[in-house]
Amino acid sequence: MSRIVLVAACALVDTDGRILLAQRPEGKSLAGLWEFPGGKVEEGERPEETLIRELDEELGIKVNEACLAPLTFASYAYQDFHLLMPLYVCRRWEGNPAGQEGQVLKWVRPVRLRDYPMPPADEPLIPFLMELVPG
Ligand SMILES: Nc1nc2c([nH]c(=O)n2[C@H]2C[C@H](O)[C@@H](COP(=O)(O)OP(=O)(O)OP(=O)(O)O)O2)c(=O)[nH]1
Ligand SMILES: [Mg+2]
Repeated sequence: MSRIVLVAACALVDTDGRILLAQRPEGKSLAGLWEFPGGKVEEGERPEETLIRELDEELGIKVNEACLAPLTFASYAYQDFHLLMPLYVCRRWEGNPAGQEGQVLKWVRPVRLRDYPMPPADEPLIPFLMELVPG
């Protein structure tokens, strides 16, 4: 039985109904794959606090906790750990998302999400995003 790793992730949705994907940088696990911004929940953090911190660190945007709405979650057995990843939705933030760690960013319509290779844990999340943002 592998350990459970809790990761908080967020689908940022813009006014055109596009979702922000970030490409995982070289050198990290799952490098080159497209993911939802976020990261590991640290000791003593609530997932919402993690997201507010990670969205600032990774994208340079400020998010209010009241603007984070839960959508669904991923539960996936990787080789060395079991990923449990709540996915939040956020439609309001301050600032312009820009990769602070050199990540390439892309705004993608939900119907196009399958064109971007994602970690295997993320694939079951796509239908929920398509339902959230039709068209
Ligand atoms: N952020 C994010 N992580 C994901 C997604 N899908 C997925 O399998 N993961 C995995 C990859 C990693 O094993 C883990 C989160 O790692 P991370 O590298 O983002 O963690 P972090 O931001 O705290 O970065 P680090 O300090 O550990 O380098 O969750 C996703 O859509 N978004
Ligand atoms: Mg991260």
